Amino acid sequence: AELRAPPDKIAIIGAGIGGTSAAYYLRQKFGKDVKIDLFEREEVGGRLATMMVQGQEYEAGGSIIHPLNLHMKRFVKDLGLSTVQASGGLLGIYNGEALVFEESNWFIINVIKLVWRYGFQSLRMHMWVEDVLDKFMRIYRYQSHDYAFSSVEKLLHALGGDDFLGLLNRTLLETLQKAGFSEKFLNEMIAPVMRVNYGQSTDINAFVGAVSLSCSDSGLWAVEGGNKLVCSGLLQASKSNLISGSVMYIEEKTKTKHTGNPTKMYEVVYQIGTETHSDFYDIVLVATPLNRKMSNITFLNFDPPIEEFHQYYQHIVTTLVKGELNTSIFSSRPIDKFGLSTVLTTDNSDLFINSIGIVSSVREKEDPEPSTDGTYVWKIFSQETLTKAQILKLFLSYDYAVKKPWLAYPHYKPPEKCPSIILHDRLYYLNGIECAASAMEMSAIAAHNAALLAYHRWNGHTDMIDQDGLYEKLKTEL
Ligand SMILES: Cc1cc2nc3c(=O)[nH]c(=O)nc-3n(C[C@H](O)[C@H](O)[C@H](O)COP(=O)(O)OP(=O)(O)OC[C@H]3O[C@@H](n4cnc5c(N)ncnc54)[C@H](O)[C@@H]3O)c2cc1C
Ligand SMILES: CC(C)=CCC/C(C)=C/CC/C(C)=C/CSC[C@H](N)C(=O)O
Repeated sequence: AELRAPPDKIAIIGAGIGGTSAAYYLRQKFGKDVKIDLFEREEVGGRLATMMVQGQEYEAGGSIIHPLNLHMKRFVKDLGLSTVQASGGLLGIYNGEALVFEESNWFIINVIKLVWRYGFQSLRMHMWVEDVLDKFMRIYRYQSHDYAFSSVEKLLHALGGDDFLGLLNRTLLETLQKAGFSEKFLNEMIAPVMRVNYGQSTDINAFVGAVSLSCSDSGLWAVEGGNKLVCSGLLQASKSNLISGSVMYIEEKTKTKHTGNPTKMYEVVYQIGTETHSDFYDIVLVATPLNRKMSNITFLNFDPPIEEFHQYYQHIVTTLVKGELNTSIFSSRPIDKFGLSTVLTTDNSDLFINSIGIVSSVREKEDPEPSTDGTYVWKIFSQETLTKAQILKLFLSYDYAVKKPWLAYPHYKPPEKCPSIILHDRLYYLNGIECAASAMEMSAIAAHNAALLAYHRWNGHTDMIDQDGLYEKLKTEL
């Protein structure tokens, strides 16, 4: 197909994994001559951030990556980064009174314990998640053939039809209850996984529920040195220009270009310190959640006006504590026989934590060495900031506690209506995909999709957008 001259300038707002991978894919599609400006008001990496504690760095936000997250895998390979194993150690589940489940070192014992307590529900749950993941994996084939989607709903529909899209409209609880899972299994095995991963209950949508449950698979990994290295690597590889400023307004204006032609462009107004600047762009990608609290970007004078987004993001606090765990809260076993390195919790309003687990620093290749003094670095997720009294309840003694509050991921409340990807002619929004599920890979998928969509719409390739029957069409192609 014929190509129009590439755009002169593209702006991306937000240098998290979404914005930096968008820069990478836009460079691939539009070529070397396009100027790409990437705006970031805080740190490159966004929600992939680390916390420094006594000279060691720990993941504070997005930590674990699934072995089938192929974009993340590809970035790490292309950027020459190394990986570390992200899970290990034994897990227990606490209901506020006792441990209702405790993993053992022996695989066979775990199988027997699970079958004894829940029958074959664990296996059936894995099969359900695998079925969702199988369909989800189709996105990589579509994107490798350059196909793009104009809405999150159309993207999901192309992966698995009405049933797949339906996962957005039902709660995980309803879906698994209908599939015959017991109350006991849902409360003791499923709810704790939703609490640790999304700080929410089984009332989240069934798609994000499946994504969350996929974290129980083996082979989870992270980037050695910190997941945010992927963002700085992509920024560099894309040869984009980082502008450390906060975008305040975007407005469509007519501008006379160097060719002498009046052209519709987007003016991006941003602040660096107390100074206000502005620049004009042919295409703009917004790669940050659009709401007042998180990005505070105003769209001026658009006709029709750009809808206001009010998606509520879940408040979560990450606390890192180096100390000796008060294991007697969870178990009557002597401290040296406790053996668990992660405790998840059931939905119980008396509990002030969602989870607690030993963490390795971003440079440790293996699980932490057994401690000689009984102290480890523990990561705690809680709904609210922990008080000193609460920390003292959890630990016999501690050296330090550091906290980071987040507006972490959407508060899921199915049925979900995802925000538009195309906000205006050449103005695109990536983070609407989080309404289906928030994860690093989801932002990378949204970034690839938006780069392809921007490219095809720029060149008038409508046949590459929202194609029906892609699965059948591409089944036989390599
Ligand atoms: C505690 C926690 C744990 C998580 N764990 C995992 C996990 O284990 N695995 C996983 O896959 N995912 C995990 N996630 C989710 C994952 O981190 C996010 O889905 C992903 O990082 C989102 O990336 P993003 O680039 O879309 O958005 P962000 O990372 O939020 O990037 C947006 C960027 O835009 C910038 N910005 C905002 N407004 C403006 C403005 N006006 N001007 C300029 N810049 C602006 C922000 O500063 C930010 O850097 C976790 C998230 C949290 C918070
Ligand atoms: C997108 C697909 C198919 C899979 C992604 C699975 C995945 C890694 C989801 C992560 C979900 C998430 C928001 C986890 C947060 S907590 C993670 C961890 N337990 C921690 O200790 O930080």
